[in-house]
Amino acid sequence: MLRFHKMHGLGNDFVVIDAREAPVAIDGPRARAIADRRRGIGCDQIVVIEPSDSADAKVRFFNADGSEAESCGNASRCVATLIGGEARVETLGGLLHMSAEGANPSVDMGSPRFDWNQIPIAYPADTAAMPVAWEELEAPMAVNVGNTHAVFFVSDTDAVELDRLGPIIEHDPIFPNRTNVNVATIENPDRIRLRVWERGTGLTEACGTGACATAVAAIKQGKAHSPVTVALPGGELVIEWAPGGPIRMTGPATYVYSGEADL
Ligand SMILES: N[C@H](CCC[C@H](N)C(=O)O)C(=O)O
Repeated sequence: MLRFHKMHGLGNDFVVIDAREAPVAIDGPRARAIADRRRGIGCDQIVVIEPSDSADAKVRFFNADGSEAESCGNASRCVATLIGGEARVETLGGLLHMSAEGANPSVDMGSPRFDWNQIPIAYPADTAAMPVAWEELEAPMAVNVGNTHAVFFVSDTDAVELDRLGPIIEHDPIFPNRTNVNVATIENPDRIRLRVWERGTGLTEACGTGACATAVAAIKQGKAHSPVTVALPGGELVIEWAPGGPIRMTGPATYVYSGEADL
Protein backbone atom coordinates (compact mmCIF):
# COMPACT_ATOMS: atom_id res chain seq x y z
CA MET A 1 0.00 0.00 0.00
CA LEU A 2 1.42 3.41 -1.06
CA ARG A 3 1.05 6.22 1.49
CA PHE A 4 1.36 9.75 0.08
CA HIS A 5 0.69 13.45 0.59
CA LYS A 6 -1.04 15.36 -2.22
CA MET A 7 0.46 18.87 -2.48
CA HIS A 8 0.94 21.64 -5.01
CA GLY A 9 2.88 24.80 -5.70
CA LEU A 10 0.59 27.25 -7.52
CA GLY A 11 -1.35 24.36 -9.05
CA ASN A 12 1.76 22.40 -10.16
CA ASP A 13 0.67 19.29 -8.32
CA PHE A 14 2.57 16.47 -6.70
CA VAL A 15 2.25 13.09 -5.07
CA VAL A 16 4.81 13.29 -2.26
CA ILE A 17 6.06 10.00 -0.79
CA ASP A 18 7.93 10.28 2.52
CA ALA A 19 10.30 7.30 2.43
CA ARG A 20 12.57 8.47 5.25
CA GLU A 21 11.33 5.78 7.71
CA ALA A 22 10.84 2.91 5.25
CA PRO A 23 12.09 2.52 1.65
CA VAL A 24 9.62 2.85 -1.25
CA ALA A 25 10.63 1.56 -4.68
CA ILE A 26 9.61 3.99 -7.44
CA ASP A 27 10.68 3.53 -11.06
CA GLY A 28 9.47 4.97 -14.36
CA PRO A 29 6.49 2.65 -14.89
CA ARG A 30 5.27 3.04 -11.29
CA ALA A 31 5.68 6.83 -11.52
CA ARG A 32 3.58 6.86 -14.70
CA ALA A 33 0.89 4.77 -13.01
CA ILE A 34 0.76 7.12 -10.00
CA ALA A 35 0.66 10.25 -12.16
CA ASP A 36 -2.15 8.93 -14.41
CA ARG A 37 -5.14 11.24 -13.77
CA ARG A 38 -7.69 8.54 -14.71
CA ARG A 39 -6.19 5.24 -13.58
CA GLY A 40 -3.93 6.50 -10.82
CA ILE A 41 -3.80 9.30 -8.25
CA GLY A 42 -2.96 12.03 -10.79
CA CYS A 43 -0.16 14.63 -10.60
CA ASP A 44 2.45 16.54 -12.61
CA GLN A 45 5.36 15.04 -10.68
CA ILE A 46 6.05 12.34 -8.08
CA VAL A 47 8.41 13.36 -5.25
CA VAL A 48 10.24 10.78 -3.10
CA ILE A 49 11.92 11.92 0.14
CA GLU A 50 14.64 9.48 1.23
CA PRO A 51 17.21 9.41 4.05
CA SER A 52 20.68 10.77 3.26
CA ASP A 53 24.14 10.27 4.82
CA SER A 54 25.34 13.70 3.72
CA ALA A 55 22.26 15.96 4.06
CA ASP A 56 19.00 16.18 5.98
CA ALA A 57 17.27 14.26 3.18
CA LYS A 58 17.63 13.16 -0.42
CA VAL A 59 14.79 13.96 -2.83
CA ARG A 60 14.00 12.36 -6.22
CA PHE A 61 11.60 13.86 -8.76
CA PHE A 62 9.75 11.88 -11.47
CA ASN A 63 7.77 13.51 -14.28
CA ALA A 64 4.36 12.22 -15.35
CA ASP A 65 6.02 10.31 -18.23
CA GLY A 66 8.19 8.44 -15.71
CA SER A 67 11.41 10.31 -16.55
CA GLU A 68 13.52 11.40 -13.56
CA ALA A 69 14.26 15.13 -13.25
CA GLU A 70 17.31 16.66 -11.57
CA SER A 71 15.32 19.46 -9.93
CA CYS A 72 11.78 20.67 -9.27
CA GLY A 73 11.31 24.11 -7.73
CA ASN A 74 7.66 23.97 -6.71
CA ALA A 75 8.08 20.49 -5.22
CA SER A 76 11.15 21.65 -3.30
CA ARG A 77 9.02 24.19 -1.45
CA CYS A 78 6.50 21.43 -0.64
CA VAL A 79 9.35 19.27 0.73
CA ALA A 80 10.55 22.23 2.82
CA THR A 81 7.05 22.46 4.31
CA LEU A 82 6.96 18.75 5.17
CA ILE A 83 10.49 18.65 6.61
CA GLY A 84 10.01 22.01 8.40
CA GLY A 85 12.57 24.56 9.60
CA GLU A 86 15.88 24.78 7.75
CA ALA A 87 17.07 21.77 5.75
CA ARG A 88 19.86 20.86 3.34
CA VAL A 89 18.51 18.47 0.74
CA GLU A 90 20.39 16.66 -1.99
CA THR A 91 18.84 16.12 -5.41
CA LEU A 92 20.19 14.88 -8.73
CA GLY A 93 20.67 18.58 -9.55
CA GLY A 94 22.79 19.29 -6.47
CA LEU A 95 22.42 20.43 -2.86
CA LEU A 96 19.47 22.72 -2.07
CA HIS A 97 18.99 24.77 1.12
CA MET A 98 15.31 24.84 2.04
CA SER A 99 13.55 27.07 4.58
CA ALA A 100 9.97 26.62 5.68
CA GLU A 101 10.11 29.63 8.00
CA GLY A 102 8.19 32.79 7.05
CA ALA A 103 4.89 33.23 5.27
CA ASN A 104 6.04 31.29 2.19
CA PRO A 105 8.83 28.70 1.97
CA SER A 106 12.08 29.71 0.28
CA VAL A 107 14.56 27.48 -1.51
CA ASP A 108 18.15 28.27 -2.47
CA MET A 109 18.18 26.56 -5.87
CA GLY A 110 21.95 26.72 -6.32
CA SER A 111 23.80 28.68 -9.00
CA PRO A 112 22.77 28.66 -12.68
CA ARG A 113 25.10 27.31 -15.36
CA PHE A 114 25.39 28.68 -18.88
CA ASP A 115 28.08 26.76 -20.79
CA TRP A 116 26.79 24.77 -23.79
CA ASN A 117 28.00 21.47 -22.27
CA GLN A 118 26.38 22.31 -18.89
CA ILE A 119 22.92 22.94 -20.32
CA PRO A 120 23.54 20.52 -22.15
CA ILE A 121 23.11 21.24 -25.85
CA ALA A 122 24.45 19.01 -28.60
CA TYR A 123 27.22 21.30 -29.92
CA PRO A 124 29.13 24.47 -28.93
CA ALA A 125 26.89 27.54 -29.41
CA ASP A 126 26.14 30.90 -27.80
CA THR A 127 23.68 29.87 -25.08
CA ALA A 128 22.69 33.52 -24.46
CA ALA A 129 20.95 33.54 -27.87
CA MET A 130 21.00 30.10 -29.45
CA PRO A 131 21.17 30.25 -33.29
CA VAL A 132 17.90 28.31 -33.70
CA ALA A 133 14.22 29.02 -34.30
CA TRP A 134 10.92 27.13 -34.24
CA GLU A 135 8.48 29.32 -36.20
CA GLU A 136 8.17 32.59 -34.26
CA LEU A 137 10.12 31.25 -31.26
CA GLU A 138 13.73 32.14 -31.94
CA ALA A 139 17.12 32.69 -30.29
CA PRO A 140 16.29 31.25 -26.86
CA MET A 141 18.60 31.64 -23.88
CA ALA A 142 19.58 28.23 -22.48
CA VAL A 143 20.07 27.95 -18.71
CA ASN A 144 20.71 24.99 -16.41
CA VAL A 145 19.21 25.48 -12.94
CA GLY A 146 19.73 21.87 -11.96
CA ASN A 147 17.61 20.93 -14.97
CA THR A 148 17.58 22.13 -18.59
CA HIS A 149 15.60 25.20 -19.69
CA ALA A 150 15.18 27.09 -22.97
CA VAL A 151 13.84 30.63 -22.38
CA PHE A 152 12.11 32.55 -25.19
CA PHE A 153 11.24 36.23 -24.65
CA VAL A 154 8.11 37.12 -26.64
CA SER A 155 5.75 40.10 -26.87
CA ASP A 156 2.70 38.09 -25.71
CA THR A 157 3.01 34.70 -24.01
CA ASP A 158 -0.71 33.97 -24.55
CA ALA A 159 -0.32 34.27 -28.34
CA VAL A 160 2.17 31.37 -28.48
CA GLU A 161 0.79 27.94 -29.38
CA LEU A 162 2.89 26.36 -26.62
CA ASP A 163 0.85 23.12 -26.61
CA ARG A 164 1.97 22.57 -30.24
CA LEU A 165 5.48 24.07 -30.25
CA GLY A 166 6.45 22.90 -26.74
CA PRO A 167 6.82 19.18 -27.50
CA ILE A 168 8.61 19.91 -30.79
CA ILE A 169 11.25 21.97 -28.95
CA GLU A 170 11.35 19.61 -25.93
CA HIS A 171 12.34 16.70 -28.19
CA ASP A 172 14.64 18.56 -30.61
CA PRO A 173 17.98 16.68 -30.87
CA ILE A 174 19.83 19.92 -30.03
CA PHE A 175 18.80 19.07 -26.43
CA PRO A 176 20.28 15.59 -25.80
CA ASN A 177 18.46 15.38 -22.42
CA ARG A 178 15.36 17.15 -23.81
CA THR A 179 14.40 20.54 -22.31
CA ASN A 180 11.74 22.52 -20.50
CA VAL A 181 10.34 25.29 -22.73
CA ASN A 182 9.62 28.77 -21.26
CA VAL A 183 7.85 31.63 -23.09
CA ALA A 184 8.09 34.89 -21.17
CA THR A 185 6.94 38.50 -21.54
CA ILE A 186 8.74 41.23 -19.63
CA GLU A 187 5.93 43.43 -18.27
CA ASN A 188 8.44 45.70 -16.51
CA PRO A 189 11.85 45.20 -14.81
CA ASP A 190 10.05 43.98 -11.66
CA ARG A 191 7.54 41.59 -13.26
CA ILE A 192 7.65 38.82 -15.88
CA ARG A 193 4.72 36.82 -17.26
CA LEU A 194 5.59 33.16 -17.93
CA ARG A 195 4.08 30.01 -19.40
CA VAL A 196 5.94 26.70 -19.40
CA TRP A 197 5.84 23.46 -21.38
CA GLU A 198 7.53 21.07 -18.96
CA ARG A 199 9.85 18.27 -20.07
CA GLY A 200 8.15 14.95 -19.38
CA THR A 201 4.84 16.49 -18.25
CA GLY A 202 3.56 19.18 -20.64
CA LEU A 203 1.77 22.43 -19.86
CA THR A 204 1.63 23.08 -16.11
CA GLU A 205 0.03 25.79 -13.98
CA ALA A 206 3.48 26.75 -12.71
CA CYS A 207 7.12 25.70 -12.99
CA GLY A 208 9.52 26.78 -10.24
CA THR A 209 12.73 25.98 -12.08
CA GLY A 210 11.25 27.65 -15.17
CA ALA A 211 10.63 30.79 -13.14
CA CYS A 212 14.22 30.63 -11.88
CA ALA A 213 15.71 30.11 -15.36
CA THR A 214 13.57 32.88 -16.86
CA ALA A 215 14.39 35.35 -14.08
CA VAL A 216 18.11 34.59 -14.41
CA ALA A 217 17.96 35.07 -18.19
CA ALA A 218 16.10 38.38 -17.84
CA ILE A 219 18.43 39.71 -15.11
CA LYS A 220 21.55 38.59 -17.02
CA GLN A 221 20.26 40.40 -20.14
CA GLY A 222 19.46 43.55 -18.17
CA LYS A 223 15.72 43.20 -18.77
CA ALA A 224 14.78 42.69 -15.10
CA HIS A 225 15.86 43.56 -11.57
CA SER A 226 16.36 41.29 -8.56
CA PRO A 227 14.05 40.46 -6.86
CA VAL A 228 11.64 39.93 -9.72
CA THR A 229 8.07 38.63 -9.57
CA VAL A 230 7.29 35.85 -12.05
CA ALA A 231 3.56 35.58 -12.80
CA LEU A 232 2.57 32.08 -13.97
CA PRO A 233 -0.97 30.90 -14.82
CA GLY A 234 -1.25 29.42 -11.30
CA GLY A 235 0.15 32.38 -9.40
CA GLU A 236 3.31 34.31 -8.52
CA LEU A 237 6.83 33.42 -7.40
CA VAL A 238 9.57 35.82 -6.26
CA ILE A 239 13.05 35.11 -7.58
CA GLU A 240 16.25 36.71 -6.30
CA TRP A 241 19.59 36.36 -8.06
CA ALA A 242 22.83 38.29 -8.45
CA PRO A 243 25.35 37.13 -11.09
CA GLY A 244 27.80 34.66 -9.58
CA GLY A 245 25.47 33.72 -6.72
CA PRO A 246 22.72 31.24 -5.96
CA ILE A 247 19.08 31.64 -7.02
CA ARG A 248 16.54 32.12 -4.23
CA MET A 249 12.90 31.28 -4.95
CA THR A 250 10.02 32.10 -2.59
CA GLY A 251 6.38 31.13 -2.97
CA PRO A 252 3.48 29.11 -1.59
CA ALA A 253 3.41 25.37 -0.98
CA THR A 254 -0.02 23.88 -0.36
CA TYR A 255 -0.92 20.66 1.44
CA VAL A 256 -4.20 19.18 0.16
CA TYR A 257 -4.65 15.72 1.73
CA SER A 258 -2.89 12.49 2.68
CA GLY A 259 -3.97 9.14 1.39
CA GLU A 260 -3.01 5.64 0.46
CA ALA A 261 -3.35 3.77 -2.80
CA ASP A 262 -2.73 0.27 -4.09
CA LEU A 263 -0.31 1.43 -6.83
N1 LIG B 1 9.67 18.92 -15.81
C1 LIG B 1 10.89 19.29 -15.10
C2 LIG B 1 10.82 18.84 -13.62
C3 LIG B 1 9.72 19.58 -12.85
C4 LIG B 1 9.96 21.06 -12.85
C5 LIG B 1 8.82 21.92 -12.34
N2 LIG B 1 7.62 21.23 -11.94
C6 LIG B 1 9.32 22.86 -11.25
O1 LIG B 1 8.53 23.28 -10.39
O2 LIG B 1 10.52 23.21 -11.32
C7 LIG B 1 12.10 18.61 -15.76
O3 LIG B 1 11.93 17.54 -16.33
O4 LIG B 1 13.20 19.18 -15.66
